[in-house]
Amino acid sequence: MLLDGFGRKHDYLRVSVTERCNFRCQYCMPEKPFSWVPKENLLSYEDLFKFIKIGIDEGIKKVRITGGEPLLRDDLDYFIKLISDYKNDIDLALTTNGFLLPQMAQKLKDSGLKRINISLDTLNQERAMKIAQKDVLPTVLDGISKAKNVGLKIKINCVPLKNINDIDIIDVLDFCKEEGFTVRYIEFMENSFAKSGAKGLKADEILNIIKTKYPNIKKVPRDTSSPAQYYMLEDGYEFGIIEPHKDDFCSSCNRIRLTAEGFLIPCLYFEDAMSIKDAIRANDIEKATQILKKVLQNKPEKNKWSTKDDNKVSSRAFYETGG
Ligand SMILES: Nc1nc2c(ncn2[C@@H]2O[C@H](COP(=O)(O)OP(=O)(O)OP(=O)(O)O)[C@@H](O)[C@H]2O)c(=O)[nH]1
Ligand SMILES: C[S@@+](CC[C@H](N)C(=O)[O-])C[C@H]1O[C@@H](n2cnc3c(N)ncnc32)[C@H](O)[C@@H]1O
Ligand code: SF4
Ligand code: SF4
Repeated sequence: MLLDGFGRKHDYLRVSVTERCNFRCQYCMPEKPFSWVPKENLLSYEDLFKFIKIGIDEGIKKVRITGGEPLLRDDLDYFIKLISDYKNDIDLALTTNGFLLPQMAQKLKDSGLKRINISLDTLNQERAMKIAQKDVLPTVLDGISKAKNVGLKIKINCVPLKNINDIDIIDVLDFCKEEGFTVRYIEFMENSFAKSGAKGLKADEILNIIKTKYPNIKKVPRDTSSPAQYYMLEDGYEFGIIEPHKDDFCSSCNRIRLTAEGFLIPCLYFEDAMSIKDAIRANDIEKATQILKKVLQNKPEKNKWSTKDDNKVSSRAFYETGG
C-alpha cells in the first residue's frame, strides 16, 4: 500500500505522456512554449509502463493518462493496451481536448480504455476559437459523439472565464444533461503561463449563474476522494465544481503525478519533484520504488492556495503536470 507522511492512501496515478498540444487555450498554453522537452528526454511507453506496474503492484487502482494533449503522442492505444492487459480491472481513464477523438475513439475503446474526460468550454464556435485559438468546436463535438457511440464513459471539464465563456455555463450544462454526461466546472487556476488578464469564475459565481435557470440545487454529500463538489438539480442530474483554491479535499488526497519526462510530482501546486527516469531506464525497479516512497513521504499536507491571499500564481504549467 502506498501511504504518504500523513497516512493518506494513494491509489490514483496520473501520467502525462506529452506536454505538447494542438490547442493554445488561454488558461493553459496561450503561446507555444519557447522550447519543448527534447524527444530523447521523454520516457518511452515501455519505461512509463515499468513505473505504472510498480504503482499497480503497490496498490494503484486508477490510472489517468493526460498531457499536454495525450492523443498527439503516436500509438497511445498501444500504451493503453499494455496497462489494460497487465490489470484489466484498473480504472483506466484519459483526459483530452477531444480534437483527435473522431479517428481515435474506437481504437481507444478497443485497447481497454474505460473512461474519458473531455474539455468543452463552450458550445459557441467563435468563443471556442477564441479560447483555443483555433477553430476546434465542430471536430471536438464529433469526437465527443464518437466516444459516446463506442461506449466510453464521458465526463466534461469546463473552465469558465470572465467575459469569455461565462455566458455558456448553462448551455454546457444542458448539453451534458441531455447527452447523459457529467459536467465539472473548474475554477481557473492562476498560473504564470496563462494569458495575462485571464480571470476565472469562483464556485459561488458559477452556482449563481446556474441558479438563474435551476433555482433548486442541492449539495450532494462530499466524496472527499474527488476534488469536485457535486450538486443535484431537481430532476436528479448531478454536476460538479472543482475549487482548486480550497484544500478541503486535500486531507484525503489519493493522487500522485508522473510527467512525460519522468518527474514524480507529489502535489499539483508545489514545485518539488523527483525523477525516476534514470532508475527506470536502468531497470532498477527497487530504486524507482524507493523514489516513489520518498516522494510520498515528503508530500505536503495540502495545497498552498487556501490562504486568504488570492494573488498567488502557480509557476507550474498545467500542460506539464497534466492538470
Ligand atoms: N486542486 C486539485 N485539483 C485537481 C486535482 N486533480 C484534479 N484537479 C483538477 O481537476 C481537473 C480535472 O481533472 P481530470 O483530469 O478530469 O481528472 P479527475 O477529476 O481526477 O477525474 P475523475 O477520475 O473522473 O474524477 C484538473 O485539471 C485539475 O484542475 C488535485 O489533486 N488537486
Ligand atoms: C492540462 S489539460 C490536459 C488534457 C487535455 N489537453 C485537456 O485539455 O483536457 C487537463 C485539464 O486541465 C484543465 N486546465 C488547464 N489549465 C487550467 C487552469 N489554468 N485552471 C484550471 N484548469 C485548467 C483543462 O481544462 C483540462 O480539463
Ligand atoms: S488545456 Fe489541454 S487542450 Fe488546452 S492548451 Fe492545455 S493541454 Fe492543450
Ligand atoms: S492540491 Fe495537492 S494535496 Fe491537495 S488534492 Fe491536489 S494534489 Fe492532493
